[in-house]
Amino acid sequence: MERLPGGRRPRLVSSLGLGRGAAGLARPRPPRRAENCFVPISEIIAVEETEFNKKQRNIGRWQKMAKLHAFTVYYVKKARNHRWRCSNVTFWCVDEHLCNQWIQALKELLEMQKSRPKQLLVYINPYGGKRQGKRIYEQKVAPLFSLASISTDVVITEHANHAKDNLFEVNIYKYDGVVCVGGDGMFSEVMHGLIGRMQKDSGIDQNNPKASLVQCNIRIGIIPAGSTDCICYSTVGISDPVTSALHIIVGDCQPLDVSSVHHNNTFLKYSVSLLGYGFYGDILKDSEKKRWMGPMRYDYSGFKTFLSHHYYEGTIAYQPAKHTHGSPRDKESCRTGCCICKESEKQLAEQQKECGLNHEEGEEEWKFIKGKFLAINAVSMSCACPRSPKGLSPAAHLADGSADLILVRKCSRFDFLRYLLRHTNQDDQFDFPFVDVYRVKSFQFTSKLSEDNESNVMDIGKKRFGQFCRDHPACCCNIVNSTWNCDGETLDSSAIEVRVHCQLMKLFARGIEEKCKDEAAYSQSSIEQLL
Ligand SMILES: Nc1ncnc2c1ncn2[C@@H]1O[C@H](COP(=O)(O)OP(=O)(O)OP(=O)(O)O)[C@@H](O)[C@H]1O
Ligand SMILES: CCCCCCCCCCCCC/C=C/[C@@H](O)[C@H](CO)NC(=O)CCCCC
Ligand SMILES: [Ca+2]
Repeated sequence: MERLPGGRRPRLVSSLGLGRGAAGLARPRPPRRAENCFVPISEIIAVEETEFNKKQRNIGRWQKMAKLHAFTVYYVKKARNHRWRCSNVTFWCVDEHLCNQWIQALKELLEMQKSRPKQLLVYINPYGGKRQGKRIYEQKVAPLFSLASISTDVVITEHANHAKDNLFEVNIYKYDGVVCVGGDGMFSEVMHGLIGRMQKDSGIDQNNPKASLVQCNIRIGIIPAGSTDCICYSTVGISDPVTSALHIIVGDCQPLDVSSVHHNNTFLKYSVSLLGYGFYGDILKDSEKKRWMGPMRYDYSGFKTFLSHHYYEGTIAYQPAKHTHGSPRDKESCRTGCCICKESEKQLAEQQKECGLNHEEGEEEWKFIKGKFLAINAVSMSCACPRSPKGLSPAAHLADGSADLILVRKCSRFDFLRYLLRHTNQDDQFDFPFVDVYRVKSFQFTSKLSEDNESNVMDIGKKRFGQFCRDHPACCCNIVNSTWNCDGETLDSSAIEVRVHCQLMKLFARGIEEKCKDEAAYSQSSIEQLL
């Protein structure tokens, strides 16, 4: 616990006759049982001198004795399910000097929190999700940033790629972070802008699939206002704008793996959540035509895609992630302070010390799988979201330098439904004979169609006319390719080369906190006292 004026411990404040309550609402209270609540300085949002309005207040005997002085401490209150709220406590006393000393001391302690942002660049997508981005920012987030004395430059985007292009033009180095208000697509734009800008400024060619990319130390904050908000949910544990704003204010930092996607030595995209071919690619392609439906479009297209039951043939080559101890079948999930991610961080630091920036990935063992797949999903994180609270791969790690490659082979509609349903309950979604999962550091995919057509390109036009296999009209095998869903955006190429870059970027988050710790320790509503 930090020491405060006169070497006093913070809890002594209450013996000065300090009262508690929302600013302006303090009431005399009957003596209470001794109550304590520990709030680390790192979770104090702001400290402000409080004006006493005697007319509004009835603070009993204190009022008669002397003029009162007060200050209010705003702090993070942890509620259920990883939700954070801004709470406050007002302290008053008769000694003006002592009161000022407290304010001064607390402000100095806050100044010492060096990881907190002071200046942020904010991009708002007014059309993401339910089109509430601007309102959410103005009503829920901006007042908190202002309370925490964070200054902001706000850009309301006018078209797709506005934020990304802007990040190549502005002086990003004057900001402590970039905030995106929107969904996964908006986050993806900001991430591409920041990572792309870092590579450009460092002379790294993004088209080289083997290049060692420069880490981006400017953190990104996500204020969720999209349709899936999977990146926010998987890194914070909830999709809630106030919670995310508070993680930004306290200066949390969560490193994140980023996968680069290439085709024929051409850079296509980065991905942090899902790279999905087949089922999720087809959902996305169909849902793009239904954007006007808002988040509901995914349910509509999901149902349609499920009924169509298309499978696709192709070959996957992958390099197993041997550097990490974890496995996709682990029962333990990645949580705040995860040891597996810390181990990868250490390895990364050693690698950078040894090889510097010129390090290129070595050729290691490749494994090959050929088959007919309903879905090929590669996830760099769990992909937990409100639709699936444990995600596509519950044991995937945020920052271990690997992705989980999930192969769902051709099976009956009924079995596929059983597989999908397991994303919504506690049963193991990998415990099916038609599902395989591997932890990988890189992989490549080539569809059978492109393999065949490489020998005879002229066939493409002919084959595209038939949607289904002409030999077996009822079999659901597809002679056209699916598309890749890359964090909610379609890729132009079906043949891709993917590589995971360990901890390439950082978020204003801390990963998902263990439930037992925060819920037991912080949500005792009767223990409301600070200091
Ligand atoms: N002003 C704008 N007009 C049109 N499109 C925009 C604008 N600003 C951003 N975009 C684009 O909108 C796309 C979708 O936005 P966003 O991710 O915020 O919402 P969403 O698709 O509903 O949510 P999710 O990605 O979580 O499913 C992004 O890819 C982004 O490039
Ligand atoms: C019969 C009931 C079955 C229920 C099954 C539920 C399974 C849900 C799993 C959801 C996985 C989401 C993965 C995240 C992908 C995001 O990068 C992407 C961009 O926001 N969203 C989608 O592609 C949107 C994907 C939408 C999928 C519905
Ligand atoms: Ca990972």
